[in-house]
Amino acid sequence: MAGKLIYLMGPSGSGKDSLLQAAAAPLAARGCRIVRRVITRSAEALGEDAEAVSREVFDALERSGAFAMSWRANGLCYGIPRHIDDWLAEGHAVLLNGSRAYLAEARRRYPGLLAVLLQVAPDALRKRLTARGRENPTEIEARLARNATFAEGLQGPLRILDNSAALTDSVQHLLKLLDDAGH
Ligand SMILES: Nc1ncnc2c1ncn2[C@@H]1O[C@H](COP(=O)(O)OP(=O)(O)OP(=O)(O)O)[C@@H](O)[C@H]1O
Ligand SMILES: O=P(O)(O)OC[C@H]1O[C@H](OP(=O)(O)O)[C@H](O)[C@@H]1O
Repeated sequence: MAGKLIYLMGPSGSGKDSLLQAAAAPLAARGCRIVRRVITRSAEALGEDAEAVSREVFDALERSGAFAMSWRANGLCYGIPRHIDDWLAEGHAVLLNGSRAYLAEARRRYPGLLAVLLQVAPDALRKRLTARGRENPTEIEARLARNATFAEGLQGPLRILDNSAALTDSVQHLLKLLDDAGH
């Protein structure tokens, strides 16, 4: 039976990568695969377990059909390797860090996907982005401005996960959410 695609989204700084890292062991224990993205960000600045590539390499990979999904945002290119389709065919749940702007296209390609929106209190976002220090102040303001453009809401069914409190709480909530959805 085909596995479920779980599409985790949320504002930059809401804690998507932190949650995926913190939940890695319990997710692996239940056979859920976490996607390692391909990103045109320098290896030093990745901040997540991803493959850093140049723009030229990304474009070549995309042209050759290496990605199941790909998008551009924040001045970067993001690719989801094609092998997620093998994992899904094998029956694994597959969890990825997705883009809100790409959600409609992701749903078109994977109609049964489970969309999960990570949220935090608005004033926490700026604090978290600043404390993380991966982007400079101008880039942080651009990310906060981008977040504001999604205030109108996203289309289609969505599960909300709050990450305003401790990360360990969010891990438990994520596992419960997957249990409830049958994964
Ligand atoms: N529950 C939490 N409590 C306190 N700090 C947190 C929590 N979750 C994440 N953080 C911190 O917030 C910052 C942003 O988290 P993270 O990089 O995981 O966000 P993200 O959603 O993946 O952002 P981006 O989309 O920009 O990559 C990090 O410095 C992280 O340590
Ligand atoms: O703003 P939206 O469209 O939700 O997301 C755009 C992109 O930004 C984030 O990546 P990162 O912050 O560069 O790691 C998301 O993971 C996504 O890939």
